[in-house]
Amino acid sequence: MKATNDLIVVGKMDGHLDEIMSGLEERDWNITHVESLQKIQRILHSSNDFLVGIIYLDASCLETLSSIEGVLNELSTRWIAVIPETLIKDASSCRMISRLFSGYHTISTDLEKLHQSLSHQHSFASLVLSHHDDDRLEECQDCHMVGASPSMKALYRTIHKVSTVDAPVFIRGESGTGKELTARAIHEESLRANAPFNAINCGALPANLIQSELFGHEKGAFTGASQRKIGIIEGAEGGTLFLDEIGDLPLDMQVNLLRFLENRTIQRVGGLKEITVDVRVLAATHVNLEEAVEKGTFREDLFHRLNVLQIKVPPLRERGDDIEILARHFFNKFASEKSIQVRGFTKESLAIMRLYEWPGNIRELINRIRRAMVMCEHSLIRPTDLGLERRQSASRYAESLEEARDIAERSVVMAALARNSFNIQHTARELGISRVTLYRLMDKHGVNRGNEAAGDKRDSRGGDSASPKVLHLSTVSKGR
Ligand SMILES: Nc1ncnc2c1ncn2[C@@H]1O[C@H](COP(=O)(O)OP(=O)(O)OP(=O)(O)O)[C@@H](O)[C@H]1O
Repeated sequence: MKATNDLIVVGKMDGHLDEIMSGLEERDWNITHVESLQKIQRILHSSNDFLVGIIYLDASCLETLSSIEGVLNELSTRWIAVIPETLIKDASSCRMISRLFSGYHTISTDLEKLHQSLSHQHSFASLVLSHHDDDRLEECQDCHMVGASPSMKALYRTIHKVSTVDAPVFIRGESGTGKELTARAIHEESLRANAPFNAINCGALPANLIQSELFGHEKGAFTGASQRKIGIIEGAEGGTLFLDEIGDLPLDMQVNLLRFLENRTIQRVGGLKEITVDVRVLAATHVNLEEAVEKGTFREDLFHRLNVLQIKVPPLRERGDDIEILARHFFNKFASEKSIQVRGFTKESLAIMRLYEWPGNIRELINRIRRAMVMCEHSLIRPTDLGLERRQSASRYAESLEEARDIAERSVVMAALARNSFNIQHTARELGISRVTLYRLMDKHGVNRGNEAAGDKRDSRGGDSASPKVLHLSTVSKGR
């Protein structure tokens, strides 16, 4: 798609339309005219050059419009409807128009107003387009990780660095932050990428099974061992072994693992042979292993063996803009899996997601979005669909009264800004404070002032569809 003044106009040619098109051409619009909605599909699919378009509608074409709804939604063209006055009175037509169009004019509208609307939509669409490439940078191309916050960019750099060496890596982070994904990324970026990546959750297996899972067993090693079994370590030959929840590994198994890390050999259960295995070991935990070492539940020598390189995966609440980026990523992913009517998130939902603590991190975000997309009865997902009320989102743990006040203040300011589309005047009025005080509070809480202008220029549909990062709160995550 290109960002020229190309404009597609759909409508039956008559004296009125001819006059409108000439007027728009005089205002530098480069017009492609299509007689009917039926023909629009072919043109759009062969040439997706239009940032904006006008469709002349009357009651007779609503059915056709509904049948090409999918085509219109799939493209990034922003549409303006030109309709007869009578159509505004019909509720179902209005619903369809509000779903598919960025704005509307009645047939009697004057040319200048139409031109202004088109220019406005055109600059909005160009803005989205200009961020398109940036959005790609929000993903780590090779590692399937989404996020562009400074902490995620630092993580991508670290993944890249540690993937070039063969030493063990210890991956820390709260549950659901992406530790396994990080381990996979290290493997995929390394020279071992073509060999297996074997993961085992050390906390999920009963103690009596772990040994045979890790090291394998010989036929007849124990009752039920009817065949030889290759363990997960041996099976990862040439590749990477990921030991998740290493803190849950029983002490006797820790001894065996340490022996393997020191000698690079294993013995299958019931076997006598020492088998040399070339495997890189990555381990992860969400518990504090230093404390476990102090308590005597984790061996210090094994801890030091595993802790050669360390990576910390940040919790979601500290990733700022990434929350919105990830929310949109999963929304788009689930939306493409099955056809749904929901088109995105309300501004309030985005603001509240930003404030919420996310104790279950990305796994929780995924679950809330998946559920919201099923439960939502509107075109945009609301906080209640996500199971997030403002009360909950402000529940971040405070260590002092001052911090509690700060959290509450930030929450109130952000929610009011979101409700008022970042319009400073309206927000200040709602909060009963001056604009200067509001600016001061925004600075204090790291809310980017740049959003206020964008907020005023917001999409006339009032909400935010699944379009990429055009508007967002840009807050500085406060240290805890
Ligand atoms: N940056 C990311 N981009 C996209 N998806 C992510 C990202 N990080 C994590 N995920 C997804 O979130 C879910 C949880 O990630 P993962 O299993 O790697 O977390 P974990 O920290 O290992 O969790 P646990 O501690 O419970 O084992 C997975 O579905 C994963 O694909």
